[in-house]
Amino acid sequence: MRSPKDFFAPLAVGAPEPLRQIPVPPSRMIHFFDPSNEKMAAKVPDLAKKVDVLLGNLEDAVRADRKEAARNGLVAIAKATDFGKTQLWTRVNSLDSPWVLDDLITLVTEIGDKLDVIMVPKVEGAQDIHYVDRLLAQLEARAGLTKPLLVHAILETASGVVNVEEIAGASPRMQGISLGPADLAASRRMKTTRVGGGHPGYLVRTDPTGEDLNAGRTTYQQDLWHYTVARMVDACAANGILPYYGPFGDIRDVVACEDQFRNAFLLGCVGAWSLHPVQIDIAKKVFSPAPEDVAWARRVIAAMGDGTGAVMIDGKMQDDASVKQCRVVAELADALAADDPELAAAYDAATKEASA
Ligand SMILES: CC(=O)SCCNC(=O)CCNC(=O)[C@H](O)C(C)(C)COP(=O)(O)OP(=O)(O)OC[C@H]1O[C@@H](n2cnc3c(N)ncnc32)[C@H](O)[C@@H]1OP(=O)(O)O
Ligand SMILES: CC(=O)C(=O)O
Ligand SMILES: [Mg+2]
Repeated sequence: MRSPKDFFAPLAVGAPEPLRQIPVPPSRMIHFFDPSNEKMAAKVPDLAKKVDVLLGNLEDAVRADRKEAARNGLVAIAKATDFGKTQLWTRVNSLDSPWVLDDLITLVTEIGDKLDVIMVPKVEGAQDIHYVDRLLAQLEARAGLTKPLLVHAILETASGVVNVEEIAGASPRMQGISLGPADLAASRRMKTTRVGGGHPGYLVRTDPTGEDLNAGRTTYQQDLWHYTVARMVDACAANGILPYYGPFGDIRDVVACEDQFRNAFLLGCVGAWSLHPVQIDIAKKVFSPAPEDVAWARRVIAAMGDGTGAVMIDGKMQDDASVKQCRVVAELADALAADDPELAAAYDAATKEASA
């Protein structure tokens, strides 16, 4: 481990200074595309206008014989596209694969100035982040980059979950962590066969009401991911980085996708992955605070003055702790509204209505 005094020192001569604060532009949806898929690649310029993050995926879901095409495709797309304020991320192949070294060397050298974040899959512990950290510093120095690349880890191994706190704090490059429910389920030897979401067999049942053990007993499906998401959120918040829910694989089930995303939003996540265009608007809706919540938050903040003491609003006690929660919601809303006139108008209309 580096000493705290060295933590923000560049790891290679000539590499850019690490950032002291992780930037927090909107990242409600990380939209995945396969850069070797011509149909998806053709949609990138239009998608760039409607998503917060575009991610060129090189890892799972890209066939082994398309890995090079995906890497080269991403280079070509990055060079040819004006992404505006939309961030460009990539997911490189896993550290035990034969492709990751060429992924990192090629991408940092060719398009390091266009990439914001490098997502690293199957992270098991701080050692994986340290490896990538040093390599990126060497490549940044060689490419003459002036802005450091940030690193995002996928939480998708049992070891990764055990070590999530040290992963979150392993480097000043750490931007965030996403839940990877599919690989995590396999790593834990869970008996599911899905990509994220719930399972009807994972439930609790009300007590029996008589002799018949089957009669009148309601069951409630439980959330398979609650423990891991909550742990990830704490690890991220404690280290000043951002937590995300990952993929929801049942593309057709837009209803349950919205539920899964909302659970993550309420627990503290800032965004989720969109695997298909139909999931983009779901993530945008869920990870933008609802206008009525923003109106309420603004009302509490106004009523609380300097933020100390206690007041009653509509029968509910407000004090220093509730105004802090309201600030989280109101500040997120302001940040999103700054670049979205439609959202700004919806927030202002709800605020006006609530104070009328
Ligand atoms: C566990 C994990 O690692 S999750 C992360 C890895 N997985 C991924 O990245 C998957 C990304 N998504 C996909 O590969 C695809 O969306 C699939 C395979 C799920 C479905 O693809 P399709 O069967 O083509 O879906 P569908 O027919 O509904 O697509 C409609 C259109 O949207 C396009 N499209 C589908 N997904 C995407 C996408 N992610 N980005 C851009 N365009 C897309 C299709 O090419 C198609 O285009 P067309 O109208 O010009 O023909
Ligand atoms: C997100 C991912 O890679 C997984 O669920 O395995
Ligand atoms: Mg995975």
